[in-house]
Amino acid sequence: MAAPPPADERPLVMLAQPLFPEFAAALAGRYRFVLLADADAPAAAEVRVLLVGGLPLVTAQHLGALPALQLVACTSVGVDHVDLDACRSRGLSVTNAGAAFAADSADYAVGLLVAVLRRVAAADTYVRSGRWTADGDYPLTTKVSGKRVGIVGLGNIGSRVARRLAAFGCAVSYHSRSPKPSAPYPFVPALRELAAGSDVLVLSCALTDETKHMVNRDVMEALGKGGVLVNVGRGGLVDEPELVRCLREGVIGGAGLDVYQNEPAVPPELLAMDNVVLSDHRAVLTTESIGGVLEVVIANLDAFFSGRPLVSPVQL
Ligand SMILES: O=CC(=O)O
Repeated sequence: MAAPPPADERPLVMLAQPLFPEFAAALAGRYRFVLLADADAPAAAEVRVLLVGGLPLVTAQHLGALPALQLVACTSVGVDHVDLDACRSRGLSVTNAGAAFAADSADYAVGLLVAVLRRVAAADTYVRSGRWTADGDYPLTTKVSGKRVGIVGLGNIGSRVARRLAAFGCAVSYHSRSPKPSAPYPFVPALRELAAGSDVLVLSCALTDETKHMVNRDVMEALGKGGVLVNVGRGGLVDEPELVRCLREGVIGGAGLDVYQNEPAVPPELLAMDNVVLSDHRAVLTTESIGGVLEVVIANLDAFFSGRPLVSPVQL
């Protein structure tokens, strides 16, 4: 008689949505997966880990359907797509991508800043459309080196933005929930005050109830008419209709935006503005950073299943 197949001892992990194929292939040898949408009652009753790849909404209702759940492991840095109140009240642990995306996101923030101040994208369009030959040089733009840059959120990403811009000779100061004792930059307790003393405001903080729409008209008026807003955090940090109005009215001078309130929708008025540089929520994404996130996810899952401390827990 043939021996029964060996029991599959790989731990069960529920997926909030399908993973990138590279991710799924790398994890398949270690874990069994079940998709949240396809889970039958026994799987939902058994599962202790929900792996959230990308940024799908994870609601209290999703979490409520998983009675044995202990860990929500996210592949992103920001975890505003997960109902954290529900996690807190259930006593669930939440992990994120840690610092795996930080260098790429910081590089990109600096890229947006340079692109807006020096009109890199607009000059590119100018040359491609033949206007250099027809109309002469693109108008002068403003210098990057030496600008006063206010960073909102001096975490893994913001601190790297600060270091990069300090090397450009920029005067960096920052605003965050509390001063960072080891940071060599001035802390500014009020966002409006930071904006008033900055030529460029870079948003690299988490979206929470406290930070939602923190950049409102008042803050943009303080940033002023030559001022530039760079956002690699979340669209919800900014009052987006007000941002569009401020750009249209010249209340601020430009914006570099990687994130939006209702992605993938981008306010149509922005598309026609040459003082605005737009991208599709890709600051964090490089071939290398995806590999780094995979390592963090594996480290968190391994730690969880072997009872060791999690590698990148989010403070709830
Ligand atoms: O925006 C991307 C992330 O939070 O990882």
